[in-house]
Amino acid sequence: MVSSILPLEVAGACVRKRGAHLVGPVDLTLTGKGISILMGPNGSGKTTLLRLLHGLERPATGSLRWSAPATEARQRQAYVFQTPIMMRRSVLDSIAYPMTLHGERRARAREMARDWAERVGIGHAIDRHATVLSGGEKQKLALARALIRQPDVLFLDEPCANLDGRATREIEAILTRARDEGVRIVMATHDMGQARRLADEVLFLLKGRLHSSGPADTFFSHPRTPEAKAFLNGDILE
Ligand SMILES: Nc1ncnc2c1ncn2[C@@H]1O[C@H](COP(=O)(O)OP(=O)(O)OP(=O)(O)O)[C@@H](O)[C@H]1O
Repeated sequence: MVSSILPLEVAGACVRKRGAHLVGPVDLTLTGKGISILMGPNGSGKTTLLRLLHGLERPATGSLRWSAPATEARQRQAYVFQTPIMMRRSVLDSIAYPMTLHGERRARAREMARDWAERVGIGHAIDRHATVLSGGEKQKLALARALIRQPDVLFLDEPCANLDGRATREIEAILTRARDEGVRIVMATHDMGQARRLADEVLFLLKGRLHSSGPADTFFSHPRTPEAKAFLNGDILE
């Protein structure tokens, strides 16, 4: 087993669907630590790029290479959707599920799930049915389920869309703690304030292309291109 599935090398990768060119060609190296935030106007390809990186989309051309065999790379990454899908079981069993799925004993998996429920702030709800949780609680459950197997890389697509300020703050705290514990995070967000709070690196997408990538401080304080400046100004980019 390798010590990390990173770096990921993406070379000339394009996504096409029914003849339409959605994203690419993208060249990107994902390495090191921290939180990369994917930013860009609506339809610029953030979701498609995340799905490509996680293997939910196949590149029509180009390649993605993890520093581990494919099966290991797949098992050591996780993905959190904007609207998490809840299973018809208790909160505790939902969090434990990825562990039992990969062969952990049920009692041990449930013990770990109890810890994770506490860590993400839904310890009070472990016996409830997952489907009756509030939006913020569901997203916390999704995070616990994603983090319980200690992934090297966590992808998230707008995890705080539709959540109130308090739930957003709590989820950001879970993410910064995961980052500090060594999980490499790549996340799409529309929320400029959230990007400023969380980003170590910004990946700025425009029309399906990676327009720029680099340290967040530089992107926000000295955007290098007219397009990045216009985006930060709130201008409409087409
Ligand atoms: N299944 C699909 N079939 C055809 N076109 C698609 C499909 N999914 C997305 N697209 C198109 O691909 C482009 C990129 O979409 P994507 O959802 O990745 O962008 P986004 O930056 O995440 O958008 P938003 O910010 O609105 O969520 C858009 O033009 C979109 O209309």
